Amino acid sequence: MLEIKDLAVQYGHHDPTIEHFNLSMKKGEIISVVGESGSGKTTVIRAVLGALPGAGQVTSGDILFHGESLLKNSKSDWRKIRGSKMSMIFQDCGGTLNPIRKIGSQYVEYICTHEAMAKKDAWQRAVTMLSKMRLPDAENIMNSYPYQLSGGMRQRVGIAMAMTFNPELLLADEPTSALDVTTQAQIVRQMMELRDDFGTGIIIVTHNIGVAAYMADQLIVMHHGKVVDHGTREEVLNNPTSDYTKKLLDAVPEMEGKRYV
Ligand SMILES: Nc1ncnc2c1ncn2[C@@H]1O[C@H](COP(=O)(O)OP(=O)(O)OP(=O)(O)O)[C@@H](O)[C@H]1O
Repeated sequence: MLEIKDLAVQYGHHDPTIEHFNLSMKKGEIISVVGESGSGKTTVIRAVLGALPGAGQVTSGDILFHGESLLKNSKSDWRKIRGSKMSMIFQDCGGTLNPIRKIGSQYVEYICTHEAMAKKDAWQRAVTMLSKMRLPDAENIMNSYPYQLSGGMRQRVGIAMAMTFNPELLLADEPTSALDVTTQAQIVRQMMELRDDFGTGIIIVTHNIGVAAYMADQLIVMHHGKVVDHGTREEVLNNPTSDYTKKLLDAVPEMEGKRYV
């Protein structure tokens, strides 16, 4: 479904932020990209979504979605793809919602910009999606302002919005980092259910090796813009090749001889 081939991205005239990045993703696969802050994780998924900030540009390589290069896309091509074929969620989805507008009006507007639909039907679709994300009393949430919800609820609203058009690919940038551990676990489980229920492929970017390893079919470890380990979860966890990955794994607690990541 998605192929990233020898990708390099550079911001302005600085040295490349990422280099020689490769990835091959099948439908419904979950790929975790893990690494410390500044290692280039966000840059990878922003490049996939054609949304590099500022002077960021792909300087070599290619990104293919169903065999077609995304790098050739016009703005109108991107409008058709974003939201419907691929969506992104962020660390604090609540932060991307307008604080002085109720969730319902923002959600309805989001749906109507993607699909010609009566507002009443869009409202109903939003309520259905919120319920699927197991948000209690979806109507009440639609009538709430973002600040009236907990961080975990806002994050579920963000995921529900991103999933509205059943995209094939969900790009998740530190989706659990702003949440307490219990809520983190719930959101992680819900994302995995999305894959099971809808066949959504997920690329999750995180500095948390535990979350990354728990979710991943494929695990990619980045350090200073380069991939230092890449394989199935078991390959990377059992036979890490780089010192950096070994250090990351050593920092994970062990109990009774078993490592809990
Ligand atoms: N808008 C930008 N303008 C210039 N350089 C940038 C920009 N965004 C990122 N960079 C550069 O790319 C590097 C990697 O950033 P990126 O956000 O991809 O890393 P990250 O691993 O996702 O880190 P974090 O977890 O802190 O977001 C940064 O250290 C910075 O040098």
